[in-house]
Amino acid sequence: MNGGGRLVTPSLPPLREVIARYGLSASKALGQNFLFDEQLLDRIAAIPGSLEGEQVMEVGPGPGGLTRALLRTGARVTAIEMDRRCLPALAEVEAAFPGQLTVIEGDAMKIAPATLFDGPYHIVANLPYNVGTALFTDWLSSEDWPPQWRSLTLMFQEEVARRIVAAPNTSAYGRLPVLAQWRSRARLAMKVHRSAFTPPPKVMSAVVHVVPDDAPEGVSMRMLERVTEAAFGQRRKMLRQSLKGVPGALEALGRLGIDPQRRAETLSVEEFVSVARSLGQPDRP
Ligand SMILES: C[S@@+](CC[C@H](N)C(=O)[O-])C[C@H]1O[C@@H](n2cnc3c(N)ncnc32)[C@H](O)[C@@H]1O
Repeated sequence: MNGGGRLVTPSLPPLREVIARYGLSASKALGQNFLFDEQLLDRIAAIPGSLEGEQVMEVGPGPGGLTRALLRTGARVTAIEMDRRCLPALAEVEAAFPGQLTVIEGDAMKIAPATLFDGPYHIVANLPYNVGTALFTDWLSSEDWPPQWRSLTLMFQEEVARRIVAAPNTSAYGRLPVLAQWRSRARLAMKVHRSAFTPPPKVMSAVVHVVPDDAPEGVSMRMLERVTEAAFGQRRKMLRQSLKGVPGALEALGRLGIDPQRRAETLSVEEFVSVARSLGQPDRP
């Protein structure tokens, strides 16, 4: 930012021109649906709050639309892109924001973010659909809590976004919302119409914003995963059936006064946490 607080935007060619110049036809296999609307991109980049001077990891910058918006906030961005066709366009962005952007060519599924940053960082991404949930699950499964990341601001298919923030007693509730909510706060920050993308995907999208919360005391992440996997693996069954294979789980329900005739989707996140706490550490990884 300059002294008056106005955003300084170095002149770069419009994104559509960049796409044409570098022949960046969208690859379905790489989940490429690009955003060109700079105002929309600025609104997404504003969701985490002020990023001035903050470190940000972006997955899949593509031609660099969201990257530009993040750089305009004054963030220092490390962007991981798998499609080498995008690298010349990203080099232009790097030159326009000297010292602010590092581009890494590679597969985000194979790069541990902790190896890229010394201190805290934010993750902001318009995720490729095919790997979005796997990356999200990975970031939420950090053994250390609070994790090194300070916030996640992520575009998903709307149906996935709604699952992440889902409440009990809804069909969207399941393992993913428990994972996203047991030690984080997750909210649906913005809906994005399919027509905003080039090419437009078949379904609507939404941005989810997640910030770490205090982790409940004495709860093993692996045990919570085991319980939710068993419970939602047979979500139509009563807990006394679905949790039969988890040693000690039925006794834990008894100790906690949770009716074993209930089904998984009626348990609150706090109740799942209590069951996992009561079971202690799993024997094996
Ligand atoms: C939905 S597009 C978003 C592009 C750009 N950020 C935008 O908002 O217009 C997803 C991007 O992720 C890239 N990508 C796909 N799989 C990836 C992976 N495993 N690691 C890193 N980037 C990946 C694609 O090449 C593409 O550029």
